[in-house]
Amino acid sequence: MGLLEVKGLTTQFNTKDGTVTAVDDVSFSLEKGEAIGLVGESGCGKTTTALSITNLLPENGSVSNGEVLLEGKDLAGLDAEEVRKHRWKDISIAFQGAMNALNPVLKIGDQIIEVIMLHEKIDYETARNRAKELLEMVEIDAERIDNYAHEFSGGMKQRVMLAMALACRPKVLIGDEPTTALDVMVQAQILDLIERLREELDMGMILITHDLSVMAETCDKAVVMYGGRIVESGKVEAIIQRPTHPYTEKLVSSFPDITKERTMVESIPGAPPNLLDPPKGCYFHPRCEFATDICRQQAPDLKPVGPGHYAACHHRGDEHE
Ligand SMILES: Nc1ncnc2c1ncn2[C@@H]1O[C@H](COP(=O)(O)OP(=O)(O)OP(=O)(O)O)[C@@H](O)[C@H]1O
Repeated sequence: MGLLEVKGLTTQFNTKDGTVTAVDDVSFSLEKGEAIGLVGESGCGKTTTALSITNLLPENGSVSNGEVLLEGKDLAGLDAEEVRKHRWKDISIAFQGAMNALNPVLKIGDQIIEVIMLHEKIDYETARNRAKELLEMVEIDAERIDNYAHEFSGGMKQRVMLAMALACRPKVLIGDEPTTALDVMVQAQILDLIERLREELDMGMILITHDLSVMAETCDKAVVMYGGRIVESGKVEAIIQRPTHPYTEKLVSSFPDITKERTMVESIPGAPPNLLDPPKGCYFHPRCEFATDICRQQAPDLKPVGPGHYAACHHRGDEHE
């Protein structure tokens, strides 16, 4: 049994123009201590996947199908109160630019203490000591516990948010572009820190990023999404060295030096599908140089293309069947 198993997850949004299926039959499994990277261009459903797992969808969104099992327990079946208990404690999420979510009028320590005391029956002093330990863990001097957010740099605020996300020792940490708003040097430091803490705390991690070099440095497995569907999944090395789906090939080749570049230097021609009116068949076919009739008619299933490596393309992978 995996730590977190996502099975056939399908999430829809109701909009004034119709229904959008933002996550379409997504399945993956995360083991203890493992890091999975969810990658793809903007709008492919990465954030919606994370919000579905954590039951944080906005009002017009709902999970219409599938299961999210944490240690075998279905989170989708829980009521709001139970879900609140799971948040922070079992699955915690650190958002893009989350540092701006710190409350400017509360001392940072009190914000961390609040999260701890909301979930654990411990007194203020014990929680304060824990908050100090957490600050040290993210390499901030514990003496700064009574400082306010404006007294910290962007990178340090992101560390505080990380301390908060880790306050209740979650089993799974979801990072949604946790370093995107930071400059390259600070980004690297925070990624190293996340990596170290993941190992120390033996957490599972889902890292959402549009940046393949961030994923390559931090993750064991990769799940590539396009138009809400998984188009490829496997070990990170296999995805980077032997991308198989034409979309992943383009994504990988748009990062010419995976070890150095941190921005997508060459964008993929064309645009992701409009999910209000997606194309028939494979969603990538309008942008794919290999597309044939079957691609325009029929959505491909994920097929094995190597050990633990799957791709959803009509023209790839038959030799492994
Ligand atoms: N509240 C909402 N109402 C309607 N549609 C939404 C809502 N939130 C997201 N969507 C749609 O769901 C799809 C997936 O969006 P999502 O934010 O999950 O993608 P993403 O890959 O995380 O992109 P980004 O990197 O830009 O955050 C998009 O087509 C988006 O327009």
